[in-house]
Amino acid sequence: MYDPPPEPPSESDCCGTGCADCVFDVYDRECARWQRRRQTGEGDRLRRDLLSATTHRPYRIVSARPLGDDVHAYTFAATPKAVGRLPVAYTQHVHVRLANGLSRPYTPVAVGDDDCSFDVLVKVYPGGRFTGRLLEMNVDDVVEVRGPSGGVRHDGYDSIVMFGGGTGVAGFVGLIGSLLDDDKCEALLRLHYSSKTLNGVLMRKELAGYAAYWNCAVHLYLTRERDWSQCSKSFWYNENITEGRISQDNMAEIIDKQQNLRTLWLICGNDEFNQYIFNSLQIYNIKQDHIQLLDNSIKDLKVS
Ligand SMILES: Cc1cc2nc3c(=O)[nH]c(=O)nc-3n(C[C@H](O)[C@H](O)[C@H](O)COP(=O)(O)OP(=O)(O)OC[C@H]3O[C@@H](n4cnc5c(N)ncnc54)[C@H](O)[C@@H]3O)c2cc1C
Repeated sequence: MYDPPPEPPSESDCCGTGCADCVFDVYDRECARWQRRRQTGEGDRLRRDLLSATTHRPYRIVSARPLGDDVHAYTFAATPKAVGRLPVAYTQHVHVRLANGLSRPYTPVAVGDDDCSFDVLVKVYPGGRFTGRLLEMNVDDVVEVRGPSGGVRHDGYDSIVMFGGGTGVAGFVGLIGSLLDDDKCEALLRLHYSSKTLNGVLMRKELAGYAAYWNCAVHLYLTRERDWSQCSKSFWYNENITEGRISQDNMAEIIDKQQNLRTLWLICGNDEFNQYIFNSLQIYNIKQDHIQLLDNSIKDLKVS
């Protein structure tokens, strides 16, 4: 049985603001892929994807819990309950749309195969139009989701160095977990994670577990921590902690350690963080081909 052709988006699926990855471009791309699958016979498998790149599907809020520093963890599951798969690779994002039509991209940190659910970490901004409304919603309320989009290719590298700022770490948590689960992956994984405070470090336990692996290291940079007494306990967590932001000296040291390794440099934070890390990598002549922003917006960065 053939997998069905991509569903065409409706006019209202397009927000009309000229997105880099407009839903109509996604539709054209998915149609081309579907044609290719049919021609090569790959389409013979029945794929029950519970997400569509072009059409929004209903998802229920299964749980919502605060994590500190204005960040909340949400679990969404396909509704009505369905059997299928969520074709989301880590580092990809999904578009979540509310009843008022407002839509925003979020990066799943975990995907549950059994109940067809996924988790996202959402930072709530003061005056945030989407996050303010999401915060008012309750368990069992329904949103609409389409995707996945974006994502990075990381095969063929000896080492992956990741720079995450705030909730930007979300895309890296799932990626590191999936690479450590993969017996064939021997790449060195280095996460440099900038957070205001130690309490604001997201998924700290998961990251501590990852840092116990021979090929993974986690380095925290705390930009506004006042209570350093609790940091003394950090040895339980296999973390290195530095006070302040990622400095140029830090960057020089990080880059120096990667010499002779084929390294992929991944960045995910706010615009200022992304530009700062990107500039620093450029100073050391890292080729742009080996630098990727998780939201694929590298073309928007200023090249110095
Ligand atoms: C590919 C991609 C993946 C993303 N994944 C995640 C994720 O996993 N978790 C997550 O929390 N967010 C993620 N975001 C950001 C998210 O899509 C929204 O932009 C964010 O939740 C704010 O939406 P809002 O409507 O509440 O704020 P808006 O109403 O759009 O903005 C209100 C104010 O909030 C501040 N603000 C908004 N967004 C940011 C930002 N990113 N950095 C700094 N200040 C900001 C600004 O001051 C702004 O004026 C992602 C964005 C992209 C492009």
